[in-house]
Amino acid sequence: MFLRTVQLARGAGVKNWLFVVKPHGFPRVYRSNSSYHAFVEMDKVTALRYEPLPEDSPYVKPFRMYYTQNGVEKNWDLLKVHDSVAIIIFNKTTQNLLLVKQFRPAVYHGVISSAEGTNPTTIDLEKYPPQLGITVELCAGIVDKTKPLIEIAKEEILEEVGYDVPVDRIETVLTYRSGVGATGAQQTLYYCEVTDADKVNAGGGIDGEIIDVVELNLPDAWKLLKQGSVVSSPPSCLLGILWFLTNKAPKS
Ligand SMILES: O=c1ccn([C@@H]2O[C@H](COP(=O)(O)OP(=O)(O)O[C@H]3O[C@H](CO)[C@@H](O)[C@H](O)[C@H]3O)[C@@H](O)[C@H]2O)c(=O)[nH]1
Repeated sequence: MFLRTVQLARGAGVKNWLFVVKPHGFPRVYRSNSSYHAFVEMDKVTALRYEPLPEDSPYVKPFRMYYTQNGVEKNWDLLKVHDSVAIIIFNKTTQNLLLVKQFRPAVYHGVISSAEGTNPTTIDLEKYPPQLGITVELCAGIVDKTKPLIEIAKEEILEEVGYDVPVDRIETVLTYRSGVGATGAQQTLYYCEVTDADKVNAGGGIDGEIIDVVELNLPDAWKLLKQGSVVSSPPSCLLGILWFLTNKAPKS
């Protein structure tokens, strides 16, 4: 079940590094063209604790909505979060989908709270290793600036995956509301084909983000749909892969 990283350098001075990660039943090859990236360990998570949400959180605003429906007074507890974009990326050179892997605090918390109840006072990192919070998902980003959504999608492709593509190569796929119980946030899904010639940096995120680029071949993409929960992929990722396999994947 746990992710293990083995680094396989392809010789000094060679730009590409290959490293193999083997979560249970889901071996994968990751590529990065930066040695920095190959040595960052996203599961080195320590000093973990919970505190109440500060009122000035730039990411999450909780509140209660009161309303009357069909004559009955009701209320609903809500979280305002940013809308987002997500991009299905297919590398035509390698014929692989490009996904991203990262530590997700909310997923880690979900795993612990399912087992121990909400917000236990101490968190046993031996019993619950941080690898449990690592996901494989689409390249994605929050809409926290006033820019066309497609421009934000372009920026995320560059920052997280390292490919520089013009917006006219990014196709709008679907818009939907995720988190209908608590957030009602909108996500816009895009599709983009890249080639190795579009690669300009290693990706990996900005501002301290630790993100690995994952190349997923098409047989493994089918497998991921069947075993999604094994690697904690969110519904947007599973939907994106399904859309790709249905609408775009090479027929052979
Ligand atoms: O409480 C928080 C929340 C966010 N951040 C920062 O904000 C960044 C946001 O990253 P970005 O890449 O813009 O968005 P994602 O975290 O990838 O999340 C997007 O992609 C997910 C997968 O599709 C969706 O579930 C989310 O709703 C959507 O916002 C994070 O990396 C952090 O640097 C924090 O520091 N603290």
